[in-house]
Amino acid sequence: MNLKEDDELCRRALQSGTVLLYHKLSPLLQRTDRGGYKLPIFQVSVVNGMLEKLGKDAEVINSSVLVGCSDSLLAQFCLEVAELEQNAVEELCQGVFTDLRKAFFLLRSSEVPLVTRGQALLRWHQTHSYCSATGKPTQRNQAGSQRVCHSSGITYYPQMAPVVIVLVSDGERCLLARQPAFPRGMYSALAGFCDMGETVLETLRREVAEEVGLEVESAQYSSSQHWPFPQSSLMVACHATVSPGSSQINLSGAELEDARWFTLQEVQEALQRNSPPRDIKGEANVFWVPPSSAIANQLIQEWANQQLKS
Ligand SMILES: NC(=O)C1=CN([C@@H]2O[C@H](COP(=O)(O)OP(=O)(O)OC[C@H]3O[C@@H](n4cnc5c(N)ncnc54)[C@H](OP(=O)(O)O)[C@@H]3O)[C@@H](O)[C@H]2O)C=CC1
Ligand SMILES: [Mg+2]
Repeated sequence: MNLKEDDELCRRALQSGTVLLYHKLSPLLQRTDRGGYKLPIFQVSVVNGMLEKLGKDAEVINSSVLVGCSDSLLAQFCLEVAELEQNAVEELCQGVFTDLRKAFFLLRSSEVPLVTRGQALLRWHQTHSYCSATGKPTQRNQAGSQRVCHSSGITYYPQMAPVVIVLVSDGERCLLARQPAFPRGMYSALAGFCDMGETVLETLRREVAEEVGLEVESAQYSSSQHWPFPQSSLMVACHATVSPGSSQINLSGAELEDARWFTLQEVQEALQRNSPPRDIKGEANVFWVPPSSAIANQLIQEWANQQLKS
């Protein structure tokens, strides 16, 4: 994309582009007429108008970071407005800055990739404003696709950590687990970061062995997803099988609180619960799975569909 290489072109594209707003990395959401939430995408002129009303320098808009391009080929940017008064921006833009984890559950799946990508880029800029070799400030290009230390000559690019997420099956059931920090009742597929130098398959085998003490017989790639929590990961999603005769779970380490085999029927019921029933404390009191925007959900759907076919 030329906009990444050509600062002047990028500045011009910004003038006719669109912007997502974040306050301390929380994206601005708006209520819809139907009581749901949507991700508002503002024309730059609207953001400029808002800055003017708040008495801010129009230059602020130039700190926007390029996120991508819309279907109609309009450049899309994200802007951190932590320096502006949160309530004033919310009022002028008729929205609410919402923690990204919450936004993830509230927005439509189609809006999630854009909002997570924007946050990941803004977070990367916040944590890479100094060169790790010289300690001197780094300078960004107009698109925000890189930062350079002019003292050491090092160019920094946004990074993602590769993670393998794997749905293990014994042919009849699938294995789901929960970490203590998960919302009550939620179980997900096993996941783990790739160690330096590992292949995806090596990570997959090691994580399954480490977390639940099982030996993987076969594995197959499914799909991938950018995941912003806690920092940017590239989730590589796979299916794996273990031999039905060696499916005894052996939980090890402190990471997982529980891991269980679930039947097709249990999984189908969980997939149908868009929002799980809650007790008087507002906590889910049944088994449920991550929402459709999480790749874990997709793996579970694929497994259920496969079981129904066979
Ligand atoms: N999209 C989805 O559907 C799902 C996404 N996930 C995501 O997958 C990711 C990995 O899953 P998780 O089970 O936590 O991972 P792991 O099983 O690898 O265990 C987490 C531990 O890995 C270490 N760690 C943290 N960051 C990194 C890193 N960048 N590189 C290497 N090691 C690291 C930390 O341990 P220490 O500090 O002791 O070294 C951390 O406690 C998480 O970000 C999670 O949010 C998980 C499930 C579903
Ligand atoms: Mg793990």
